[in-house]
Amino acid sequence: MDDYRQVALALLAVGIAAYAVRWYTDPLRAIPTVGASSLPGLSWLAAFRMLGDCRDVLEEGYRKYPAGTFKIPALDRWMVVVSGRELVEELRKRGDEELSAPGGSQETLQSRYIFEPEVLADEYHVEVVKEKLTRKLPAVLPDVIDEVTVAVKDHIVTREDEWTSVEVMPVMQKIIARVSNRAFVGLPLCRNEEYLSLAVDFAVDFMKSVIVFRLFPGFLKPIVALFYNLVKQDTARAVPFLRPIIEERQRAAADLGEGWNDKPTDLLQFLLDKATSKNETVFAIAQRLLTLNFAAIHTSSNTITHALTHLAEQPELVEPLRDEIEKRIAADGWTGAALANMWMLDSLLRETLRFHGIGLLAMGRKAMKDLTLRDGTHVPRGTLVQVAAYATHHDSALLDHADAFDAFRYARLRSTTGQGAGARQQFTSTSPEYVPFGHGAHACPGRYFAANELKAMLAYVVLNYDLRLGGDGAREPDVFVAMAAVPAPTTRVLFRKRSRG
Ligand code: HEM
Repeated sequence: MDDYRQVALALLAVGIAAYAVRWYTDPLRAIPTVGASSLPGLSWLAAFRMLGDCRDVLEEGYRKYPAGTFKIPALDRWMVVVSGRELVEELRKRGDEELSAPGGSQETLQSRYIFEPEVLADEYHVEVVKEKLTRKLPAVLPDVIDEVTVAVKDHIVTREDEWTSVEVMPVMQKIIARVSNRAFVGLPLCRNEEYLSLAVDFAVDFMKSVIVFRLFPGFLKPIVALFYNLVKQDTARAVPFLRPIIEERQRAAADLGEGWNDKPTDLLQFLLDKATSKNETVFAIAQRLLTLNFAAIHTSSNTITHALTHLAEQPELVEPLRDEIEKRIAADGWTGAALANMWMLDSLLRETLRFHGIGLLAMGRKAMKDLTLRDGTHVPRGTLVQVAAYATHHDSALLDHADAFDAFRYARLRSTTGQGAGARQQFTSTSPEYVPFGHGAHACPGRYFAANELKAMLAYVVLNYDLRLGGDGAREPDVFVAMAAVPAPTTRVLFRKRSRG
């Protein structure tokens, strides 16, 4: 019996020693911890708390370590968080060989276990958005505007003088999915309900997969991937919709070459122009397209849901907006130039993303080698570093009354500053203090498309509908889940055909 006791005590001692060594040698030990104990095991328990609303933890870190670095627990790692202009600029300036953006998104999104190897190896779809979709916006915009007018009427059905209650988030997802897909795949597929719900649900399935993979330790993830991959299943479901279109376009390209006069101007075609020379499968092309749908739909639909809810809550914002929109359209028609000159609308969108955002953190970067940040923090290879976006956006030392929603603050700033400084207040301009789209070379390449699409939709709605807040008339609080920020999913807005009297 004594022997057993001695063996048990020896094992316990070894366990405690191993635990202490692991804690002591943790390469991130020197970085202060917020929201948890830095002891192994206890931090894992705290990581569960971080799956809920953890704004207070990030706020505490931001307050304690302004212009500095701290770490917070996640289920599968520590996440290092930086704040302050200098450190955000450092994240921007250090290239992908030191602090990698693709590496960061592969870590946060667990892409290695989810996507096809050929899609991961060459993420040319990102370049296609940056180089082609953005440059071709003037050609794409008329279709987007056309789709806005039809899609809004289809989804927001009003009768003369009557208020219609709309659950705004799911309806905005449908409209945004349809309008975006007019630019992504064109007619008639952009109106196919089944394809569109697949595009919307893909994001949910993708995020479910991310959460599942992050629950497992690294060595188990490849095994889990053998049995569980919703992204693969969704891609397989998208293939029958896309194959006939892709094959027909490939035939046209082969037959007509340079003489293909009515070549489509949409995202799918921009992708095909790259994919065909690489002999890529329809499956891989479909996965790239779904990934771009993921990047576009929920980000944009959440943004417009927040913006519409503010307009419904503060009807006094609507008249000045109508005035601006009518003047710009009278001058330039429904064009990119008119949308670009709608400063108040632009300001509403910029303020919406500042105030609500799409997440608490931004600019995820993976350290590709050991490095020391300018505040002296040692960051070992493999560490995930992010920016405290939400806390930065709500810091009244950086922006007056940062805790208040002030729809037209950026329009005012633009008109009181010179031309160059004014441009920095635009919806699409990023800075170390404004990171909802990230900042630097990897800042969202789809933001120019998103800005035009969102402005066209808001302008159309503001000109054609009166708005009021539904439910009990009070704005429901946003929902925060595992670093994501979303509007309350049951928010209702009342729409009525605009009374022009
Ligand atoms: C309001 C709408 C949107 C918001 C708030 C948003 C936000 C973001 C953010 C925060 C990033 C990460 C940037 C970084 O790591 O530094 C990103 C990346 C990206 N976004 Fe957007 N996005 C929006 C709309 C779109 C749209 C409409 C598209 C496509 C048409 C798109 C395509 C992409 C792509 C391809 C990337 C990856 C960039 C890279 O890896 O270099 N986004 N977006």
